[in-house]
Amino acid sequence: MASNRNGVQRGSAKFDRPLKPRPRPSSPSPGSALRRANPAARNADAVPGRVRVAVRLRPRNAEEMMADADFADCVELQPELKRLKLRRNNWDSDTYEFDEVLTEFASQKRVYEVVAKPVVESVLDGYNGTVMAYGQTGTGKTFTLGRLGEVDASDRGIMVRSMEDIFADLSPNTDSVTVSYLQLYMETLQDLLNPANDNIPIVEDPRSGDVSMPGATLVEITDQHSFLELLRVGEANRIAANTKLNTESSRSHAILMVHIKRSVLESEDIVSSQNGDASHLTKPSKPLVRKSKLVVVDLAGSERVHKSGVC
Ligand SMILES: Nc1ncnc2c1ncn2[C@@H]1O[C@H](COP(=O)(O)OP(=O)(O)OP(=O)(O)O)[C@@H](O)[C@H]1O
Repeated sequence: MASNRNGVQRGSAKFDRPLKPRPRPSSPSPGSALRRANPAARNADAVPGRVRVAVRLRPRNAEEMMADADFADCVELQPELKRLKLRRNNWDSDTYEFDEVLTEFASQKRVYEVVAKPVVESVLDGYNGTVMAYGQTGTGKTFTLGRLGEVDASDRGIMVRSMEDIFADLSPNTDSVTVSYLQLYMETLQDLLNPANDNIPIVEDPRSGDVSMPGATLVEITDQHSFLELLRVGEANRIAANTKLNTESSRSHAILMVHIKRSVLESEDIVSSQNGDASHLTKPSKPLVRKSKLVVVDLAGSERVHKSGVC
């Protein structure tokens, strides 16, 4: 799972707000290799913390319990060291370092708080941010991101919790939230809110670098109830579209885009000059609209990427 606080506004220095650099890793133990799971952080001195990578191990499912499968045979989590060890055999292993290591006991709330909440807070401050889930089919990407928590509220995933925090922070009278929900399959972008719209172009503004998808449905959302309804519609359309195409959801990327417009007041210092004497006048506030975007991506099952042509 990776999160990025400023990935969308490429080339825009004003959106660069690095997180605090983390201490450098200690030396790996003899006989093991220590690898960073976050290649962007290798050059940590240049852009510390722009991309953070967390790993989450899901609990064993019923089938794995029946088979008495033991994850510990191949994977060992060291959350306090933020490391994951993959065993090749009894005497050889590879160690990977992450920004966060979440065990099978980590709740949805904890995962949201360490992975996505900092990104959502940045988005509310006017930055663009992305949260992506990557992993093989059945590893828990959709569970982590897309769970609605209708039966058990503690199951709510990152999408639902993010929107709760967004609504809690926005002012309904002056701010607005619009949402689009798309699916990328075989380089074709489909609108999950209007399935007939199944060949949406991706356009990049050559000057600003802004990427837009003209024609994608944008729904203004005013409360959590309508957001949940939108997710339900999107998920139903995703299943229907994949049934029609004879594919599985794990072969496509699902992309939720939340556009936020906030009204902010910017105060100004005005210096006036009368009879040659400069004087400061009162600071009137002028209203500005600040736009930012949260993108949540449920990536295709990583083992399908090459087979399905989704990249
Ligand atoms: N942390 C978890 N706790 C309990 N159950 C989980 C957890 N993570 C995943 N599961 C369960 O594991 C199964 C597979 O999860 P999920 O569908 O989220 O995987 P996925 O990675 O999105 O797969 P795909 O790529 O095929 O869409 C589901 O039944 C889900 O409820």
